Amino acid sequence: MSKQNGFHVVTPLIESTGMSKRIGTTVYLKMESSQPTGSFKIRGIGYMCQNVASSNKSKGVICSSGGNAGMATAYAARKLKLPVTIVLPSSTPQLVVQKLKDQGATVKVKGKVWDDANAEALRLAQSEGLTVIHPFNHPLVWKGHSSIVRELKASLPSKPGAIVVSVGGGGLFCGIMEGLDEVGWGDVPVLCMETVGADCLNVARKAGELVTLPDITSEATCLGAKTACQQAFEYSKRPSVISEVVTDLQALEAVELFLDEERVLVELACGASLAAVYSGVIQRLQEEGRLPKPLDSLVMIVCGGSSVNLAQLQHLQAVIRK
Ligand SMILES: COC[C@H](NCc1c(COP(=O)(O)O)cnc(C)c1O)C(=O)O
Repeated sequence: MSKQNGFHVVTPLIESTGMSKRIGTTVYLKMESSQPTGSFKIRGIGYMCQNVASSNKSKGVICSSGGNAGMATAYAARKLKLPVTIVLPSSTPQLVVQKLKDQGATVKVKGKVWDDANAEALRLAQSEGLTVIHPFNHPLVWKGHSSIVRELKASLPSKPGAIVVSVGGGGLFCGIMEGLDEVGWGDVPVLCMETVGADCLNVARKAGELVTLPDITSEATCLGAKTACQQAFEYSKRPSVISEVVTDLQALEAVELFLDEERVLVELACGASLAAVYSGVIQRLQEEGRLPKPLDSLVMIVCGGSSVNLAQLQHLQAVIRK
């Protein structure tokens, strides 16, 4: 995808010695934490903002976000010289508010969880004539995210044995599935990782229909959509898709191990994916015969996240380990 179609960069694909040793095959880290706004979001959100800016004289864009989609929208809007409003739930760390303001965004806080912020964003879009940039539920967002797979196809020596992604509302997952179909890797197993209390896709898979969670009780608030998007639910029905859930403590331990071994600090939302290796989910799935043993290779989408710094990590360590 060329520059005019978005504002992301081609990210590093690096081998993780520590993770490879743990599961006995090469683990490749797709470092979306290296994106300009700290997460993969800029791929799909940037692509959608670019299309909105080129298709009509928008009076501005508005995005409801747990933080990272908001960061991507604010960054793209600044580049496109579009007014931008971001609506956050009160669960979003304060450090994000300042980062958004530094990008020139108008920031509003509404409600406890992302769903509350989204309702407010839709109301404001209506009343102020703003264009809604959805954080995960739009074909342009999925199309932008699918660029990850084209980069994997260009970089990997062969088709991966499996890919691991974190799921909030399911936008990243949809982008990965679209990209896999596009490059002819539709049979590659995809492991969808969520945290307990932000597991809308896993609950939907078990129920056989979309389910709205009663609340978001995970500290991984960037996975905090109460309902997965319909497209993610449809993709999740494929036999190549596996859905697993880890605890906040497992996600935290994964963040800490990743910081120690790979020297990169990521959000709990990303820790949910990293825990697939660090907490033995991959190994269990292999013992259950749900993943091949050995795997040809494993690609970990390091989704990143900019709602974390040392102080926020210490806060999470205190809250999750209390
Ligand atoms: C409530 O929040 C939804 C969205 N975060 C989503 C997100 C995900 C999951 O992506 P999704 O499945 O929502 O496309 C993974 N990893 C990170 C670091 C994320 O920030 C947001 O920022 O508005």
